[in-house]
Amino acid sequence: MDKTFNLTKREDGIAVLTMDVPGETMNTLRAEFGPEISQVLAEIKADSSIKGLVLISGKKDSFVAGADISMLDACETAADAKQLSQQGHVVFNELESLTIPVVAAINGACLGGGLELAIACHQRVCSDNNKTVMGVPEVQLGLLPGGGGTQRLPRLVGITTALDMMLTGKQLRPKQALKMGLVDDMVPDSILLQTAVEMALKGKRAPKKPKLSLVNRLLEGSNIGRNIIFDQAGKQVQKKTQGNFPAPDKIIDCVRQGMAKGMVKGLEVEASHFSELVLSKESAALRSIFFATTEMKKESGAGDAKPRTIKKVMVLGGGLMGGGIASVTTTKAKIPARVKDISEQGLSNALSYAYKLLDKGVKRRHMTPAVRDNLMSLMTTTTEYKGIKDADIVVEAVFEDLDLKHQMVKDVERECGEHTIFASNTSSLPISQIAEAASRPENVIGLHYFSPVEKMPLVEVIAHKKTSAETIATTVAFARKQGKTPIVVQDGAGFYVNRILALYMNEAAQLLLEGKSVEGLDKALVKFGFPVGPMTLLDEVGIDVGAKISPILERELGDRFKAPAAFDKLLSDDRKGRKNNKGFYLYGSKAKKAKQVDTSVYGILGLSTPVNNGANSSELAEVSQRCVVQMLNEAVRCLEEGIIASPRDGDIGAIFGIGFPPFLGGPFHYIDTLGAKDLVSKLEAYQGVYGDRFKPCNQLVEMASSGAKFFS
Ligand SMILES: C[C@H](O)CC(=O)SCCNC(=O)CCNC(=O)[C@H](O)C(C)(C)COP(=O)(O)OP(=O)(O)OC[C@H]1O[C@@H](n2cnc3c(N)ncnc32)[C@H](O)[C@@H]1OP(=O)(O)O
Repeated sequence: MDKTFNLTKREDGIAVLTMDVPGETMNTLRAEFGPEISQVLAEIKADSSIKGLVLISGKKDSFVAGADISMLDACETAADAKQLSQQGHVVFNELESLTIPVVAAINGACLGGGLELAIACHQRVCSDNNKTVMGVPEVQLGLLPGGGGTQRLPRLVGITTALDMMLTGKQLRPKQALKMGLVDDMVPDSILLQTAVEMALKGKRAPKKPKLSLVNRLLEGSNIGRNIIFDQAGKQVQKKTQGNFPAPDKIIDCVRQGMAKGMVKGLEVEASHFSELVLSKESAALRSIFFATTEMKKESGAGDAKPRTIKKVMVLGGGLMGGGIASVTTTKAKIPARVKDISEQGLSNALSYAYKLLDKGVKRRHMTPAVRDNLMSLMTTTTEYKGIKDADIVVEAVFEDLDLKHQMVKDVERECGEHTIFASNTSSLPISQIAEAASRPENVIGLHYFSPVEKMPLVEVIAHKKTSAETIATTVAFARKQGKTPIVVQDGAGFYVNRILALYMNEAAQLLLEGKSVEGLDKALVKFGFPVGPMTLLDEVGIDVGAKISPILERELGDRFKAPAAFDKLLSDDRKGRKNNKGFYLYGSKAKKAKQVDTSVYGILGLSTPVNNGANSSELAEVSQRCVVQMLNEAVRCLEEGIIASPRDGDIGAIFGIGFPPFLGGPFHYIDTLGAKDLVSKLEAYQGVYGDRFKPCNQLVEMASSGAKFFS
């Protein structure tokens, strides 16, 4: 059997230990490697001719991506998980206690257990390759660094920096890692091994003290100071997570105990907390997202169909969406994009949108001005159909006006090639209706981005009945190059994401009209786990945008989508939300504090200002429940109607498109947790009180009686 760890001895006395998990694209740490690594370490100890050790990866573009997440997923008991963590501790302690110098040579992803392995070495050098990233992303899986990371990281980079890394899971680039002392040197990949060998030849170095600012030196240097840091971190965590994620508090506890009682106690606490988290439902849900997204990266979206290469893109419309789409095309996918708009102003908006984003990177020193200018040169503009004959895909991002879109389909068919794809960024119009104007409907597809384009990870790729498999596969591959997670959905008003969101928002609006407060509604849904509440979201998206989509959904999908009539009054008052500084909240100079409700909104809706702002916890739960069950019911209806292909796609769409609480795993995982039977009884109870908009869909009713689940 091929080995994972291969030891070679050089003439200069340095041994090179290369980790290369056979048959895998990436190195991960598994329990089964334990005996092999222990044997290698014993061999090193027994060989007095070895003067130093360099640990390197045999994979081209990655070091070690952490512990094998499937292995963690397979743990049945907390004892299983604890044993994994403890086994890691033993091996890493053994490595750390070698008397010869041990240097990690890092190229590519060095994450989670991979970074814990690297920091158990005495020194680290990394490549300046743009694939090299270092971090402890365990928190994003509902876990904590269980391979000694909660103990070694604070001792290496300081408590404040280590907490920041562990609580956010952020990935550091080589320059940042060097600056904070996580690595000792950064060099081109071509001389990585040689540099590591030279470091080892210089002999074992005493551990360096963390690089701390004066304030942090004062705080971290005493018990009182450290307690201030831990208490502050705890408060921030509570504010951010609303108590929904158990991992951050446990991370803080590991560091607190480890710093107060020493490394041995710290590791004990770490293994214990780690094992509880591996078994937690939150981590199981978050791990399911990792597995789903990894699986989706390999899918073409259309069976065996192969994508065509996209070499040139045209974007119609230079507004916020068009500018964003052109920007991710040039900066992420590195494909030339030509933006067309009827006005020079529109074009300059698109250019400045892209420039500002790139320039932010320059200011943060993530890129040089030369790289920024190079990427900007990929974006060109035009007010006419010029220089686009060879465009492989045209993405349309103009007003939601069917006639205008029909005109564009015709223009593109006339001006571009036979194979050019026409992708519409419509958020509500059925793609089949847009394709009615096409003589090549097989090239017409929907490509629905979310705003702001550069930040929101999801796109919906919408196939109508005549869209060809090649068009779907090409569009999916294109979206992926832009750094997006695409889900392929079938044609229908609102597609998937806006459809489930609309009912949730309508319910929040109903609750407002029943007397709940704006801040109470937002608080309830944030407490439930959404990143922002529905009222804030409506202000951000635009009350006018919501009002435009609602009648389309009602006409195409039925009465349950009817928006509360009183909302027309908001539009008559020209209340569009943040975009015109007039919404549910106050903006600009009118706002005296960060988030202040514009109480005049109640009068406009014919309501009196609520006395109780919804702080009571049972009221919060009732509010969130009414909104969320609407979303869940509609998500299942979308599955039933074939709008989404699978519960997995429905979960990813809701999490990445709306921010559905990831620790619940998405609507379908959440329904499995609640049980279809309980959900149906809740819906029926609400139906009795509030009417048929709560009627449970057929599939849910069937699942309630059969006891079936979406996931096994
Ligand atoms: C004890 C410890 O503290 C606990 C831990 O370490 S928990 C794990 C912490 N690590 C992580 O969360 C990193 C997870 N991985 C990633 O984020 C990304 O895979 C990456 C940034 C490393 C690379 O991304 P990308 O280049 O797009 O490659 P991607 O398609 O995701 O992965 C390539 C392959 O590696 C696998 N992989 C990557 N990291 C993995 C991990 N930690 N466990 C299991 N498999 C992993 C993927 O499943 C995929 O397998 P496949 O080729 O058989 O489908």
